Amino acid sequence: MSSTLVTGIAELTTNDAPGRVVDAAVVLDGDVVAWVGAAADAPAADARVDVEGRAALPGWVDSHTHLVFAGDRGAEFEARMAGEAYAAGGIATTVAATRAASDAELQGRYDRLVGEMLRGGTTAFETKTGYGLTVADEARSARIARSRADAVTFLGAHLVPDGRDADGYLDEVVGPMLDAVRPHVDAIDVFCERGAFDEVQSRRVLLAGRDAGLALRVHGNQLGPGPGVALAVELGAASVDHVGFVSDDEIGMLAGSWTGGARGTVATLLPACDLSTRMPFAPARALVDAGAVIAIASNANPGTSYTTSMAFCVATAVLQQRLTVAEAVRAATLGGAIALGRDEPAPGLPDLGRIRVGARADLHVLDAPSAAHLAYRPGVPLTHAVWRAGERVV
Ligand SMILES: N=CN[C@@H](CCC(=O)O)C(=O)O
Ligand SMILES: [Zn+2]
Repeated sequence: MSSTLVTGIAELTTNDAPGRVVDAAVVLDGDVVAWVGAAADAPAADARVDVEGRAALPGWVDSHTHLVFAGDRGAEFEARMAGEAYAAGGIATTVAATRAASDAELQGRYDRLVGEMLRGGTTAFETKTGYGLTVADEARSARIARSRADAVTFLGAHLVPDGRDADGYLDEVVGPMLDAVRPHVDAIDVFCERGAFDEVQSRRVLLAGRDAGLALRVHGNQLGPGPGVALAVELGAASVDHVGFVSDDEIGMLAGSWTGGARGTVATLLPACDLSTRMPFAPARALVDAGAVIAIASNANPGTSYTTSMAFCVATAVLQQRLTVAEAVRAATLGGAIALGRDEPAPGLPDLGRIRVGARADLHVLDAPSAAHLAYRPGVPLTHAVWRAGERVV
């Protein structure tokens, strides 16, 4: 295993103490970080890369995406921008295209999106099934998802497929479908929303996942107020995502889930989705001020958020949702790692989301002197160099 000294870092965001180091250097050794500190104190390494006064931060950890799909919904998007409301039913369009696609087409499209993410500094990501909705199609999506993702989530409960009744379909989701995807997935998710699954149905899905040893996630409170947040907190879900329509009580529940040293429920903000569906932004400032743990993710999918750009999500969270740059960057890196349960090392798995000794060597260098440029120069591609697990990929 060879080591690389990355030096000339004007500003390093570590998400560890100290949070920000100026004139910094990092040593990457094999797939982990071996040293972090002031450039003047840096040890020797096999190779040296001088980034000449640029800022560096952990690679983005995108904890919510839907990347295994075929088809295009540009026409639906255009109609929405002309005044149509977003409805969960649009998912069926992607389900039909996904079922009709060959394995090679699905894998190829997925690989292209993963390449796009890497080029934008995303070094770790979760992705979900949910565009297959038969036993065979969900198992295929889960298998393809596993080929690239750090975490895979089973979302058989995305929508009741055309021609099925909800409870009969859920019998399949919590039975043979769950059995078929189980070797490939880490978590289970449910779209708990009017037009998708109600509280009773969502609870059934989540309890079945818990019995199968999976982490729990919920798509909740996206299109209106609903039971998603309360259910996620009650069942100890790792995250509840969207959280656009939440009351002060629900914000309190999310914050309270972390008290007393408990591992609570991350509130995942999806700013690009809020924009693309013309929904109100999730109350990021109120969540942070209340003490909730937040993540920022892309929700990359063909219906509500067809972007893989975490930089765009961070800029939006700062400019529109009133997070500070430091809060938004932390939420898009360490926040995502917490949502995925990867913020601490596990046997054979280095932690993600921090630049600290032992963490996975995922480093994102910006073509800018500080991370503030992510919001100060919105829309400008600022990724200069990326290492993922110690390998330079950009
Ligand atoms: N809300 C549910 N699922 C996706 C949208 C899927 C789609 O419209 O294709 C989301 O997170 O926004
Ligand atoms: Zn989603």
